[in-house]
Amino acid sequence: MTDSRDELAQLRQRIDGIDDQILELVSERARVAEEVAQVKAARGEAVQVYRPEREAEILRRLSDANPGPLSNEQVAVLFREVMSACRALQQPLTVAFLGPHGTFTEEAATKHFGHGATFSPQNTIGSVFREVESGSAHYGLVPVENSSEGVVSHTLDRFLGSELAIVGEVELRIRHALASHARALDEVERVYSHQQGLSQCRAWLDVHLPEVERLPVASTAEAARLAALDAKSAAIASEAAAERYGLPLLQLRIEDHHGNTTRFLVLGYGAPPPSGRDKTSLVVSSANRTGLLYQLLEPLARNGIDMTRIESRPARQQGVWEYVFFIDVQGHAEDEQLSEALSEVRDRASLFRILGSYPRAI
Ligand SMILES: O=C(O)C(=O)C[C@]1(C(=O)O)C=C[C@@H](O)C=C1
Repeated sequence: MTDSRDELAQLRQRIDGIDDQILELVSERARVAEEVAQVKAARGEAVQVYRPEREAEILRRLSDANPGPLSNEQVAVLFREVMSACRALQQPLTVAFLGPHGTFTEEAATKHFGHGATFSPQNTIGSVFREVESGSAHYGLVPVENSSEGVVSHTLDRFLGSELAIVGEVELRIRHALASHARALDEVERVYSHQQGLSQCRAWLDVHLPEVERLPVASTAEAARLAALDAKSAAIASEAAAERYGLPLLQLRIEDHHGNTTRFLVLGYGAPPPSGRDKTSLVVSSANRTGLLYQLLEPLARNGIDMTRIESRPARQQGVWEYVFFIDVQGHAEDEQLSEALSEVRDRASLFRILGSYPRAI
């Protein structure tokens, strides 16, 4: 007994010593980040505090060097917070996100920017864009696609009338919980969630709550707020949202696909330089004629460009049945091969806009 107490005391003493060293080093790192800010300011250019390509480079290097036992994800969480605090010393960033508090978009925003940023919840995707366009927020976070439910069309459509660029992407594993004051599933009479939440848990609901009314609402966080109001309601939401609204968890991990992942975009001004592992998003269109899509994509295929996504949307301001294509490709628009391919696409298109080149999600 005494032995194990001594051993514990010794181990704790070692941890204290290590913590002192970590604190010393983190403080030194923060002082260097302040020097970086002075150098940036002395160059006289508009100061870009947030450098997504540099942050991606740091996280990838550390992930390659990670000796364990912490996972690469855990190492990334720790170092994102360190960078977030260093960034905040230079300039506190405001990030608008699709709210309210407790949404998966908030989780994605915090994952990406860390707790050193200030987060500003918005009611709609449109107002996230507006906050950044008007300068009220430095950056914005919006969902763009889910691995099982597909595209968030509002987000794509909003780019057509905006000058904003994509400066980053975030991928988040979406784990849904059923949260309710009900003590058992058979007490639940209605389930609230965002339409995407209901769809992502459709098979689970069919089996476990087949008779229960499914009510789509504006967000999973709003679902949690509503479900907290009476014990016969439940919400499909994140554990964080359930906790925020004081809702007990009835069942965890009810999403039909366990790899369920949503991709979010970071909106802003500016164009991050290449980070080494980038993605480029563009929107293109052409006069409505035979072979249109082939004509537009052929230069990409010929130059060996890897296309990761294509989405067609009605052009709206053009002819009634004309379409625009949102395309993601691997690489940075400044890479030689991609730059060549894109200029050929540009020559063939009536509408061509690079929405952004940015580091691939980590
Ligand atoms: O390298 C820079 O430009 C910095 O400002 C330093 C730092 C960091 O803490 O490492 C902080 C913010 C940037 O987004 C990138 C990196």
